[in-house]
Amino acid sequence: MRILADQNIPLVEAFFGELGEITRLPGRRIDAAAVRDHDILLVRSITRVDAGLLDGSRVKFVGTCTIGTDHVDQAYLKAHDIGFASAPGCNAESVVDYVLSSLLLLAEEAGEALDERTVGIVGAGNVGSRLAKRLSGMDVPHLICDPPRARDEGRDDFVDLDTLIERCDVICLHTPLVDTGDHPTRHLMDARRIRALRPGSVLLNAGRGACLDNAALHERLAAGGDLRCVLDVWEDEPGIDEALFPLVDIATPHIAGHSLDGKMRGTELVYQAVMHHYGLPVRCKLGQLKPDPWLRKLVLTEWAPPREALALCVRACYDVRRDMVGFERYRRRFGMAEGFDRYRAEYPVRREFSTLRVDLKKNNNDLREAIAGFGFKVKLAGK
Ligand SMILES: NC(=O)C1=CN([C@@H]2O[C@H](COP(=O)(O)OP(=O)(O)OC[C@H]3O[C@@H](n4cnc5c(N)ncnc54)[C@H](O)[C@@H]3O)[C@@H](O)[C@H]2O)C=CC1
Ligand SMILES: O=C(O)C(=O)[C@H](O)COP(=O)(O)O
Repeated sequence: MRILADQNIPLVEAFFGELGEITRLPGRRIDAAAVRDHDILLVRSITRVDAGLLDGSRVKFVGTCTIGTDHVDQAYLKAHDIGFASAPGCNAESVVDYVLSSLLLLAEEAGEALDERTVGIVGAGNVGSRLAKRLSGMDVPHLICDPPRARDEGRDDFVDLDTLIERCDVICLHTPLVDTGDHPTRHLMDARRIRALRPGSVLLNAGRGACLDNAALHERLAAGGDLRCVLDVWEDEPGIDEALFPLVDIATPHIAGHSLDGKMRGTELVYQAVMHHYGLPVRCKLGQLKPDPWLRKLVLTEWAPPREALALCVRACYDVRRDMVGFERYRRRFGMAEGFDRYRAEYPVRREFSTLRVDLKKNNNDLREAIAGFGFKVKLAGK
């Protein structure tokens, strides 16, 4: 078998090597000519998979090592009897780490604690529900808006989006990009809703760029400095709005889910689906391949003040400022679109909070709860 894979998918040789010959290409260079003579195609979110790419090829299976699937024409795959798998939830923890690192930074800049503000989560799937769990662990008040789940599960504890906007100081978007059906999400945050955001509030988008009307956001940010904004995803990536970029407090190039753990999990999930599709045994396991994190343990004494100690753990593991500064450096050097893609292709190793163990020398309950709530492993001295 011949396999064509995006060069930014880790461990492809280790997982798929036994199946045949592997060719690697940058995602934006995967075109119809490159795909034609391959049996299996492995992509990330930047490769549009549709008739234009696959017509006339011998591809029989497409895997995307991502959570999002809006770049794949699944109806086309089904109609042409081409197998398909994505990697649900693979990098959800990574996105939550990104959100918490960002919110912590903005809270510190404002001289506030995280639990002083109510967080609104829009889209409570793999990402949003994990964010809700960690916020609960930290006693941060939060509200959830997820109309499809509210309908399917009969939830009366969820709220609608306008209520969420009215009642929350921090709005986090974690919706997929959906154009059809009862709950489309393209420009879900439209000009009216962006205008309705409370003065001093924070708007964060780590779902898909087009869930938020970027032109309307630009207008609101340009008009006054009362809204703080975190954008990891943008309309028209990688050639994003150059004028919006400097108005955003935390601007990153679609890397919220780019922890090594999340990417490797994505490869493993798609590998399992491929083996299942071809009726082959699943022999390779991520546990055998995963490198140890180079920071495994932090030890805190009983004198550690909770706020500072928590910030230290977050920064030791993943500091969002690294990606803000890194993206800015690449943008200056290569221009917006090339800098956006290059930073992602050369992304530095990042491990999830859950890979760091924090040892506490004394049973300090406030600190233990805060650190465990953020997603770190906690070990108490003597246990
Ligand atoms: N920035 C990044 O690096 C990453 C971005 N993503 C994006 O985040 C999205 C969400 O990821 P998951 O939570 O894993 O997906 P998921 O499919 O598990 O959950 C999505 C949730 O959104 C809800 N939803 C759908 N339409 C909605 C609407 N109109 N209003 C409110 N909620 C709505 C669904 O009911 C579902 O519960 C992905 O589809 C992907 O586009 C995912 C991973 C990394
Ligand atoms: O999993 C998803 O969905 C994502 O958005 C990915 O984290 C994006 O990674 P790339 O496909 O852009 O490398």
